[in-house]
Amino acid sequence: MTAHLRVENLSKSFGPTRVLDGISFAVPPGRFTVLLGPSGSGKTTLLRCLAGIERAESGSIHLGERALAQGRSHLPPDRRDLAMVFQDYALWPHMTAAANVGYALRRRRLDREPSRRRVAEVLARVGLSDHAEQFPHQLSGGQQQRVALARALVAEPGLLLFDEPLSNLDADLRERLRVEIATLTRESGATVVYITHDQAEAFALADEVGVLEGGRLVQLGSPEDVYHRPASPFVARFTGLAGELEGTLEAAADAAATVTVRTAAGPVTAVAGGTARATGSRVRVLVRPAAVTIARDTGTEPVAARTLAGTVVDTAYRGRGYDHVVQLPGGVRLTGVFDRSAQQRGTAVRLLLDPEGCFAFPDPAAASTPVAVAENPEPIRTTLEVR
Ligand SMILES: Nc1ncnc2c1ncn2[C@@H]1O[C@H](COP(=O)(O)OP(=O)(O)OP(=O)(O)O)[C@@H](O)[C@H]1O
Repeated sequence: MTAHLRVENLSKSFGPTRVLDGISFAVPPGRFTVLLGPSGSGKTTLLRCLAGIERAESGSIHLGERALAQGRSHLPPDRRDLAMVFQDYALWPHMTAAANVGYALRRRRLDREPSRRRVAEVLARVGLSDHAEQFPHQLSGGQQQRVALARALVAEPGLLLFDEPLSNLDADLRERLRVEIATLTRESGATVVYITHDQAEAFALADEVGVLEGGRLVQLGSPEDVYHRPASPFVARFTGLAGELEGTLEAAADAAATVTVRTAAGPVTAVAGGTARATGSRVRVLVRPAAVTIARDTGTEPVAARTLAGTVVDTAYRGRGYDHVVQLPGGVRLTGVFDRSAQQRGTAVRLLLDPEGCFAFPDPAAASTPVAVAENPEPIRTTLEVR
């Protein structure tokens, strides 16, 4: 049964440390929410509260019409209509793969034959039909996690919880299992909460991403929202930056809420984040890697004023092309600057910054002394085209 998950004002402390601080969010039936946050932000504690392994001090958790936790009432894990997949698989070592999966059906009180058929069907769905009679120690990490996934899916719970299930797997396997989790959970119709500290994994899986910072849910939105409209520098940093430029706001926000910032590397147009709107104020421009392109001299188009000069300091082959590290005047380095062809170390390049991926936030940490800003950028005589 698909069910709506509602979490309201959930708080929890361990001794003097407040680990969850007024967390509220909802996951519509059958939707997949990923909670993303650094180590210690409270992800595991939140998931354990949803599972009923941990008790919150205040707040409530509802799944459909049922209160899983509210006030003093607290349903035990096995009465919550949920299943959980753990980072370390948590299989019974003395049971075969089939028995591990079948164990989750015991509450269904199915007859032997329907139960056996259901286990075989789910093991087939995770690609383990040939391994049903093997024990966990006879299976690879990826296979063990598939057994755990099958065990979670077999009883068709209303809520599926995932605690960093891909962390112990190598890169290739992570990607394959990620796709399987995405497809199998959606086929099952369960409502899903998945926690991770890996932003790429979060964006790839989620219908909605929530970002946790110090026990608070600081942003909740679609992956596109979080990527294009980070609510704070913390969210922007945690979800991937090429680099940060300090500067002074030169022109206030226009109708499109973009601002121009003078930085040591030259003028940069950015989306105004937070209250970074007053001319002359100190800001920090946070730049997404996808916003940076190496501009090329093709002799066909006039130079865009927003290109910045830089020097390639590193080049890394990435299969589809190359990631570059580019040093800008003023010392800032932008990393993850992608181009299909390799730019050799030491090459002078011009970078085009897409304002949609540049966010200007107030810079409370900036010194009160003015930053050295570039004089008017040198006149550029070439013409450029961006590939
Ligand atoms: N049982 C406990 N007793 C005391 N402190 C705890 C307990 N469990 C967690 N904490 C503390 O609560 C905070 C949040 O921990 P939690 O494991 O929820 O974070 P997390 O975001 O999942 O981190 P990680 O990714 O490292 O697991 C941490 O400071 C942790 O030390």
